[in-house]
Amino acid sequence: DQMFEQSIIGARASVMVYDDNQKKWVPSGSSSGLSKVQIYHHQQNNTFRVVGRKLQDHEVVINCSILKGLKYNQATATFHQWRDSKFVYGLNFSSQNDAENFARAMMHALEVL
Ligand SMILES: CC(=O)N[C@@H](Cc1ccccc1Cl)C(=O)N1CCC[C@]12C=C[C@@H]1CC[C@@H](C(=O)N3CC[C@@H]4C=C[C@H]5[C@H](C)C[C@@H](C(=O)O)N5C(=O)[C@H]43)N1C2=O
Repeated sequence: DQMFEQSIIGARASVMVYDDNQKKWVPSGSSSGLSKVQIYHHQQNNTFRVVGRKLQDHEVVINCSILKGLKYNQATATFHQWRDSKFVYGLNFSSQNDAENFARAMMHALEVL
């Protein structure tokens, strides 16, 4: 229910997942390209999730919960990554500023969970 979910950050990044077989990062979704990546806060049950939609056609390329204890790794100034039970996600931000803003919102979520 969108009504109770507030976006706490929006950033531009290319959303990638790590292909463990090929040992390389591949674009999440049907093609590479920039997405708008947001962190939504569901206020009622105090949950957070990362949702990314391609700028071009709004394809949802990431929709994953942020669980307490998630380790958010800022591998470089513009490439951040984390794991869940199924995937390793990578965000290749279009600017350092977007990366910093997103990381700040992610760390906030992890503090209040
Ligand atoms: C314990 C653990 O899970 N550890 C994870 C990382 C982690 C730590 C703690 C919490 C969670 C996670 Cl997830 C790990 O180490 N993992 C997760 C899977 C892959 C990797 C394993 C090995 C390689 C080695 C090198 C590095 C890598 O992938 N890096 C480096 C930055 C660099 C930046 C950009 C991207 C670019 C978009 C394309 C490509 C390019 O530059 O060509 N590329 C990269 O090469 C990118 N690795 C990893 O991150």
